[in-house]
Amino acid sequence: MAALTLVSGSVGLITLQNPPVNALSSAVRQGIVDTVQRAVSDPQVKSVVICGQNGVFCGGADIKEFGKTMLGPPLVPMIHTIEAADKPVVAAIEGSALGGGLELALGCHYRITHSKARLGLPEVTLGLLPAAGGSQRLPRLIGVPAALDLITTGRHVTAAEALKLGIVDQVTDQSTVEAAVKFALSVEVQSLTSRRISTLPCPCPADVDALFEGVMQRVRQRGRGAIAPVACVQAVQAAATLPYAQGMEREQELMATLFTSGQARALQYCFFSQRAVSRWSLPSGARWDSTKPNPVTKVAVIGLGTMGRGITVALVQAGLSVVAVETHEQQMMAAQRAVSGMLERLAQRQGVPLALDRVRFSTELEAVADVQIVIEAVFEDMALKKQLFKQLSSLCPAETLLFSNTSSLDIDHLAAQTDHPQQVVGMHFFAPAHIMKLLEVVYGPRSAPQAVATAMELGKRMGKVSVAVGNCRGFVGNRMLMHYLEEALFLLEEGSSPESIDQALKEFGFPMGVFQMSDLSGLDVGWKVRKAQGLVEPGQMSRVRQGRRYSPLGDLLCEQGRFGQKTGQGWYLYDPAGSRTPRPDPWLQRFLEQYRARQGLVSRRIDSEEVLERCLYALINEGFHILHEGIAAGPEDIDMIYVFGYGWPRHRGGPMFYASQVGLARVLQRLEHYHQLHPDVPHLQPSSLLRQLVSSGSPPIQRWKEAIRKPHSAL
Ligand SMILES: CCCCCCCCCCCCC/C=C/C(=O)SCCNC(=O)CCNC(=O)[C@H](O)C(C)(C)COP(=O)(O)OP(=O)(O)OC[C@H]1O[C@@H](n2cnc3c(N)ncnc32)[C@H](O)[C@@H]1OP(=O)(O)O
Repeated sequence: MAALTLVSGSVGLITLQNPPVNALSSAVRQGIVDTVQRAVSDPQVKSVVICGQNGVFCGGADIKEFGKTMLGPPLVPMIHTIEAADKPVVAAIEGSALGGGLELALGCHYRITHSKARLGLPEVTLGLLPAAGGSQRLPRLIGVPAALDLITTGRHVTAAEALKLGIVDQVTDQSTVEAAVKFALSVEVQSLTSRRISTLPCPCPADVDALFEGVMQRVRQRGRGAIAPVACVQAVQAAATLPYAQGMEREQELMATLFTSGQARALQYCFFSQRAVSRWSLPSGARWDSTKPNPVTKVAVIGLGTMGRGITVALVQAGLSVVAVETHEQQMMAAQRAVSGMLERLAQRQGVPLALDRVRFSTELEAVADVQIVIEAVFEDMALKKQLFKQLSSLCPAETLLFSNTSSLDIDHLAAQTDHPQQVVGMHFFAPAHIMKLLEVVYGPRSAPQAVATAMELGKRMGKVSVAVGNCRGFVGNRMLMHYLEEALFLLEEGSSPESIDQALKEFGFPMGVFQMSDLSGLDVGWKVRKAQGLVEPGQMSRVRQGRRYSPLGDLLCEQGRFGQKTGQGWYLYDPAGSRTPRPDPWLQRFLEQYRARQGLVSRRIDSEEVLERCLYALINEGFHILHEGIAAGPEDIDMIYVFGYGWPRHRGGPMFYASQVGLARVLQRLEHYHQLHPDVPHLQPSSLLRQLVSSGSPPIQRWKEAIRKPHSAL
């Protein structure tokens, strides 16, 4: 797992060998310990270079080992031995030096880096801190402010930035190993005293206490309850105030609290789940590794409202040629200005050339005739979309893929309008489409595997986390969200307020509560959907519709023209209209009181535990239904949809992971309790999959799939 060879007569070249990223597994650590010892004791070796196989230095500690008993030599003494060596040790960094990989490099006396390499200490994103001496060495090397930034955000830096910060000694465009060997030969006789970072004083700015106070405040605010960023600040504080040995003790102490925490488990689950969702499979057995996507160079977007504009920008940024179609002349002109503006700002921010020539705007539908993919993003109206798909079917060649950016409509109905229903797939983007990372790729019963593969690949090129899901009303994300929203309304009827419900959800870790989110999206959006479902009875207050409990509160607000932020009034007040700061609205409080009085509802005090249980368990319960029906292939798919599309706090792993951490038996028991109290609310009735999992002993989430019957897609 690490090989030692003698090169250029006196340089011991140690190569880490653990593809794909040379993670520091126990075998690699053992390999490093053995090879370093051999190199140090070999009189022929005058200097050492450490590099990684296959163009990657090291992706850090092996995350797969974290949940298990740690075997093999520990990292900290291994890195100390390297630093204490009396022969110069040079790290030759290509590809990535991340986490334990960078900490290993910081234990070396010199660092030579390829210009395309990226470096960082991303442990915080896994719920940890750089506990192989990184939190103590980095501040000594580059100073407290820069180290705090890198360690608390986990961001990767380019080789150029690493050189500027002083993390590396040299950047090369040529062979990194050759440059490192040459460098090692040139320093063989030089003193190492000033090269051992742990022996250096930690450079601190004069106002260091104020700096820590400010950063701590920021990470607490940004972290929304995450504990690792706080521990990272404390570890760097130890580097700034304590001698190295004591600082290391503090680093280890802080790591011990994080290492076994639920948050670390959740974040590491997210790391692997994010990668796992790209390995999609369909009920037919078609899979990601046996289906080739179509080559794509040119895509059309039809409908240039907010979504269409964002999709156009994301496609251009992915390097594709885009035909952007809007049949209304004036809207087309407005869209052209907006898209150009967005592209200009992005080019400026990213320091890349403007790519306006890659978009062609048109008011003619015929302009899409020569593209490989059409993405429809017109108004969410089934009749309109059906008509468009019929037109597209006759306009486009048979091999053109037709994707719909619907957020809830039946993909199969759209496919049925075309001569080639196998070419039709849903591509559900989230607003703003050029920023939000999530993409639901919705396959209908007739979608061809190749069409799904092409949509997934296109999503990847656009930098999205793409999740393949089956066809049903609302797909995965919005179908689950519906019950979360409904429970929040029921809680309002029973005595709660938008502020207290939102506060409970924010304390849980959401960036905003359900009512603030609804105001931001526009209350009229859900109103239209409910109207289409025949649920809205204008002016009516009845609380039972279509045989189940219903809250007309949202409809009543819309009837008054209160659509949320854009109208200045919704569940909150926004002053002036369009402002983003919600203020409690005394009118709403009176309105709720009158509503309860007219309905004969007696208001009661509702605590945050009930708010969380009812809103979150209702959503989770629907997740179990979705798994049972095979609409999502596994719990990771649902969790990534929620983490990347709905603001679910990443350190809680996603709704299904959260349920597994709370305990499935507890979730079941609370759902039973609430369903008994509210028998007219079907979504509180526990799913049979949840019952089945509990009766089979609540297996860990990785084993739920065994309990789920063969997947299928159905509306
Ligand atoms: C009881 C109390 C005890 C307390 C004390 C305990 C102390 C013990 C701990 C010791 C101290 C630890 C300090 C160090 C910690 C760390 O180093 S944590 C890891 C930090 N590193 C990272 O976060 C990097 C993660 N990886 C990446 O960002 C990317 O993978 C990459 C390196 C940039 C490469 O990207 P790309 O080329 O796009 O490939 P991917 O698809 O992402 O990855 C390819 C496959 O490799 C797997 N993988 C990647 N990194 C790791 C890793 N570090 N460990 C294990 N596996 C890794 C990844 O999952 C992919 O696998 P497949 O999906 O199966 O293909």
